Amino acid sequence: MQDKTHLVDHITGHRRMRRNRKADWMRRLVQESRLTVDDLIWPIFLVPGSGIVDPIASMPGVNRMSVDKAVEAVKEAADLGIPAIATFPNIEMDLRDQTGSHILEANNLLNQATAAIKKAVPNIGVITDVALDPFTSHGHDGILREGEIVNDETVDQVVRAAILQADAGSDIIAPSEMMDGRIGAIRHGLDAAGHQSVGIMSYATKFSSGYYGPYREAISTAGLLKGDKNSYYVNPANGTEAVRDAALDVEEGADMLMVKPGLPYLDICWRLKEAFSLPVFAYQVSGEYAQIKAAGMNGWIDESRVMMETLLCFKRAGCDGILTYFAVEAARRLAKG
Ligand SMILES: NCc1[nH]cc(CCC(=O)O)c1CC(=O)O
Repeated sequence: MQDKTHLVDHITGHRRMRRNRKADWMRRLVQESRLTVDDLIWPIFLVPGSGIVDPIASMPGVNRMSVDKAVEAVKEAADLGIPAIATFPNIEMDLRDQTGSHILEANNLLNQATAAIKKAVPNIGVITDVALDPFTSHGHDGILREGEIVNDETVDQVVRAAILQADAGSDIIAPSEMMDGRIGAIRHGLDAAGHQSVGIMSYATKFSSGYYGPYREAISTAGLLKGDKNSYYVNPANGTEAVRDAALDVEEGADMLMVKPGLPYLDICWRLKEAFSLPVFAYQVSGEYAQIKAAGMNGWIDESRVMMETLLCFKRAGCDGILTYFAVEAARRLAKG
């Protein structure tokens, strides 16, 4: 029996939060969120050629891979239990033009990779983006006419690209170009082409962010892009607008929603999860990855610990999964237990 009364007893009374934290078994028992390998989607970068594994300077540990190497890497990811990948191509400069017309080439790098991956690793999901930025000479996600990204013409092209990607074997179309009406138009186009079972993961709320820098190096659009994407991406200041944008995508037939970037936008993840009965994903983007890597490489943070913490925090914020360049590393760490 304690005979001495501490000042703090008047405040805590019988309420002691630390009772539930006192031992590892107890902490495991009351843990609310968990990260598993089933939560991970791995984005990869593709280049033409064969035998190529080309490191991306601003994303240490991430490479651009030719299709043959990508197939090997994806096999490993599938063996680790990662459910899905997302592909982004670095298209040769002389194939890029004002309208991104090469996205309509049935056998382009992206579609080649999809077909090869689905053939070699049929049990992993392939998610493909239909934004035009890897294919345009100006690095914008849509068709540029007289200084403006034209909405409806871009949507027409995106729908045709989506059908070709589905033809190549893509399981989920993920449109990231934020044009109005794209989800409904893609759904319509896919269905008319007999692709009823191909899903749509909407980049429902994609913010106009500085965190995309290393990605633009990875697909070589950094040097091409003039101006910003503020006329089609969401202003980072706006949460209510983001929810409204997602609501339209839900109405138009999105199967899943995505928030991008991730960590600075956890409030949006939470709001979407509360507002809609759809799976919500976060994209931990290239700049977030680069920050963690850079600090880790300098010995300023424990990189692996911060990686796992950030991924768990997405789960706590209501996400059903995370697109992350850490997917393979995280899956390995989860497998170790
Ligand atoms: N459609 C554009 C696109 N597709 C993927 C990313 C970013 C991914 C990342 O940073 O990891 C972006 C953003 C942009 O360049 O504006």
